Amino acid sequence: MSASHIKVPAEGQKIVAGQPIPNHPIIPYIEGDGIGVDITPVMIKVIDAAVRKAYGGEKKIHWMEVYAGEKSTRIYGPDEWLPKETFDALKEFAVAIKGPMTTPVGGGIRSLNVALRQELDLYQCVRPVRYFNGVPSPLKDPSKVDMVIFRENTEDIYAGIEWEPMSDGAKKVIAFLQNEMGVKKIRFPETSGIGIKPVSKEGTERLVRAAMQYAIDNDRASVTLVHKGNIMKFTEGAFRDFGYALAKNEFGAVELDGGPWCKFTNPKSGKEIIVKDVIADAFLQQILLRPAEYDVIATLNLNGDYVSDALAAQVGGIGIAPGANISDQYAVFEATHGTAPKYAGLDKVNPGSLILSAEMMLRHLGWTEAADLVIKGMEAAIADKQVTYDFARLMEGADEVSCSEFGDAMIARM
Ligand SMILES: NC(=O)C1=CN([C@@H]2O[C@H](COP(=O)(O)OP(=O)(O)OC[C@H]3O[C@@H](n4cnc5c(N)ncnc54)[C@H](OP(=O)(O)O)[C@@H]3O)[C@@H](O)[C@H]2O)C=CC1
Ligand SMILES: O=C(O)CCC(=O)C(=O)O
Ligand SMILES: [Mg+2]
Repeated sequence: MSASHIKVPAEGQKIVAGQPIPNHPIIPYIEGDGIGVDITPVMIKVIDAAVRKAYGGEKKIHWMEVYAGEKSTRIYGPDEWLPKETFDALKEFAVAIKGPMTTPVGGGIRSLNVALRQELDLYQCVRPVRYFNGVPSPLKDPSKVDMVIFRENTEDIYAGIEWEPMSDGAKKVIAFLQNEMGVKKIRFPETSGIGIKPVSKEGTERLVRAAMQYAIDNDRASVTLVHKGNIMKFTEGAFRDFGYALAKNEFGAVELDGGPWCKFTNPKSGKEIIVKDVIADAFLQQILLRPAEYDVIATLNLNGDYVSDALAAQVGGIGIAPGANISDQYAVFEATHGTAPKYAGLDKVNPGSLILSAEMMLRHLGWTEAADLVIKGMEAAIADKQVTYDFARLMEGADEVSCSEFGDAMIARM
């Protein structure tokens, strides 16, 4: 067993699910690979400043570094990508934040991000997409984009159940499909890789339930189920059908004009919430042409991955796209983007995604005053055109600042 490398802060308390949030919580963080080394310290500095400004010394986060990814292999040993003590800490301390982690294409290790989501059963990937005034955008009116993506985070083809082309495993699965299931549609069986796409009733229901509850709590106008159910009938189509059934059975939705769209009354605001669905390819063009028609989005894992980056691009790119991975017990906040390796260590990229992910974390803790200060700092820095390269290259008259200078610009404007 490897030695322990996590240093628990001497001060601060654990967050325990179901109990009030302590004023001095210990929050584990994973620095992340690639640009993690740039954005994570800036995020910590900005969040500490917001918390200090909002609460004086009354509340304070005690950060605790835990290790995963490339840094972990340097500290624990060459094959230790996700040490057990990291998992244990994420469970024990309940709320955490992470930088991005590299996943090689083709061979090599499977995604550590996906492994974390599956191991901790972080079944909701929540990615809000909103416009900040002044951010460069390819849309005529980006202020119409205001959506919150609920991406199923544990199932689908994304779970990584697959066999390499021509491997014994692929041959065995293909033989089973052909001989025992009567499958004749595998065009080149000798050389095919094979992947499995599990989509369950429980998995769909808990995700759609969370999206509907979010719509109720935040007075949103609609929940859209995004799927490719015309083609993948029993996985993506089942997602749609389970979703509509849940809306009717648990939220009392009734069909509109013979269905399948339906509506129910928000028990908190008394307003109507429409539950609708759209096929994924059509959705990708409609979010460009008629973004105002979409609000809360519930979708499967792979669709959610694509939709997250596409929607982020409409409001300035993945440099300011935040996210959270949430289960009924744990939460791990993380940016939508990856490790952007060519920028690693250059103090260049936009730390906005990770900072806004931390802002979501502050709201999750109920620290809304500090969260509001983070938004204030970001809005003001962008309004003053103090922006990183990604915005500066598209904005007239911008002052290009570094990653760390952007953090300082935010702090100065809180
Ligand atoms: N949750 C996670 O940990 C995730 C991990 N990954 C992993 O990251 C690695 C790299 O993936 P890749 O597909 O290149 O995607 P990335 O998101 O890492 O980068 C793609 C491009 O997005 C832009 N970008 C990303 N982050 C920022 C930022 N903070 N500020 C400004 N611009 C940014 C850059 O654009 P430009 O070149 O135009 O400047 C960059 O080249 C892969 O191994 C992948 O698996 C990917 C997504 C999520
Ligand atoms: O795990 C990875 O490497 C990529 C994950 C990803 O793109 C995402 O979750 O948006
Ligand atoms: Mg992605």
